[in-house]
Amino acid sequence: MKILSAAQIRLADQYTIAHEPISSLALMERAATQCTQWLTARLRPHTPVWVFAGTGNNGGDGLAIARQLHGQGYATAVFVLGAAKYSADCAANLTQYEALGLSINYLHHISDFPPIPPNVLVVDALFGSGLNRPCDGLAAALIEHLNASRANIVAIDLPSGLFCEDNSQNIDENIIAAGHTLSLHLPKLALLLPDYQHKIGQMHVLPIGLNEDFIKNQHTDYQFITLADCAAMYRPRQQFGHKGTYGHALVVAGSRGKMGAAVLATRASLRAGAGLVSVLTAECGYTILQTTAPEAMTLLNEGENYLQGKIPELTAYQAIGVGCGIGTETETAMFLGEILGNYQRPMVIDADALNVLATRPDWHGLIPAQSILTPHPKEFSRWAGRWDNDTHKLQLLNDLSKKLQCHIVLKGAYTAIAHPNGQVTFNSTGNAGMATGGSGDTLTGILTALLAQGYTPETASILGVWLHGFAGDCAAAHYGQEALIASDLAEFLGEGFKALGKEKQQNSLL
Ligand SMILES: NC(=O)C1=CN([C@@H]2O[C@H](COP(=O)(O)OP(=O)(O)OC[C@H]3O[C@@H](n4cnc5c(N)ncnc54)[C@H](O)[C@@H]3O)[C@@H](O)[C@H]2O)[C@@H](O)CC1
Ligand SMILES: [K+]
Repeated sequence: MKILSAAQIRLADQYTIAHEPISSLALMERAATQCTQWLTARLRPHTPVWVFAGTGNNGGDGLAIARQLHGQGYATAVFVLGAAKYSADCAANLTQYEALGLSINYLHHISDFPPIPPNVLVVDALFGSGLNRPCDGLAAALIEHLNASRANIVAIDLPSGLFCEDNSQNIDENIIAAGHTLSLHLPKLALLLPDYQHKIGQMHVLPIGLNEDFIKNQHTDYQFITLADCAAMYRPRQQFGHKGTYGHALVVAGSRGKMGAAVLATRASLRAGAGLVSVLTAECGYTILQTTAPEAMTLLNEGENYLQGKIPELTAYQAIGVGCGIGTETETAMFLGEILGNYQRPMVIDADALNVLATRPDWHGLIPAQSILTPHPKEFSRWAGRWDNDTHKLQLLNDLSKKLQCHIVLKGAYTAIAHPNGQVTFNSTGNAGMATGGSGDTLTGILTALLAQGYTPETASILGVWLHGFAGDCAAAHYGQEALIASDLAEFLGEGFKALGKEKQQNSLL
């Protein structure tokens, strides 16, 4: 799914109106209907709904929602920013609301603001994608007033005051703090970045029937990855496939006290479909790996507690995943350097391997092009330095990806994957239960297995991140987010593959 800019969304809106064809007012009604349905599926019958509307089409959406909710028996009240001029569709909706004999409260001054009882649901329809400067004056005061209340707030399209893309110059207090944001048709870039998550709450994308052909032809550097996107990339097992067909993955992981990282990565590689999995670990991990992952082959290393010394022959492996729990001892760093110097295929680089490499810029040239690096934000900052805001961070992410010609997976909510061609993919799966030790080791195992199976590094990075999050969602549904532990993720990977297979089959029915 594409992530378009505010300007492109406006064009998609205009194109849909001209080519469906549909009047702009009917399109607004369609958007409002989606929002109303989302609300009525969750609203208690007696919850009063107070809609705060601005002067543009976001306000028009809010007014249409209020009218529709009123029609379904909800107690609605409408408050509109007083202005000399309203957009045509906003004005039409003001008229329609009043035609029902309902009154509209115009807000001209702070003294017009109503006290907000905690039991009302506030619908924030002050500003959407048409915001053209940070909020100030009466609008900013109203936003502060609403934020100070204890009422639940649902934002239409965007929390009012938030720009679709760059919020580096925005003013935190002048942005609505919503519990839920109903993004119309497509997600917006700002809704996927961490800086303003406290303003966005949970994001929901509601389809409003914008023209898909038009959207398909729009260029964007940002994608939001969905089940349908992943199903198109997924290659089901072949009937005559054998273990050689699905590649041999090598997991280089573990040290004394961190052998669990090697186990998690290895088990994830096995569950993610590699034909063969070998694990190279320190001597002290031999029995542990043979016991906990009997399907994998364990290679011996001369290091008792951590990897060191001579590296094995690497040509047999279609992919290597290196770094989970290996530590940063000097000998291990040299061992890593040897692996990098003797392997030319794209590999997966994680955790301690990233930490070692962050201190060895002179080795960056050894990283095979198209490799997948999987830092969490702290590891990324060791490479890229500090960032001032999300816009800056995205720039640093793109710069590093281009410089190394690698795919950089920046882990977190809506994990962002920067590709060397300048594209950034945001993940749609996963949950906060996955913020637990060992989750990243599992991802490394999955990515290594996908590379071993012959997926291109770009596809492997996207599919692997999506599968990891999907498994996490299944595990959270089963155990609850708090009780989720990293080893659950590999156990639920099969659900992800099954979902991909089902989606693919549905799309290819004769
Ligand atoms: N594009 C689409 O696909 C659709 C958009 N719709 C709605 O239309 C919205 C966009 O509508 P508009 O383009 O009319 O813009 P908005 O309603 O987001 O707000 C812009 C209005 O506020 C004024 N304004 C902008 N920044 C301001 C500020 N800081 N302080 C005070 N006033 C400010 C503008 O001059 C304009 O009048 C979307 O967010 C969505 O809610 C829907 O009606 C249906 C379809
Ligand atoms: K809004």
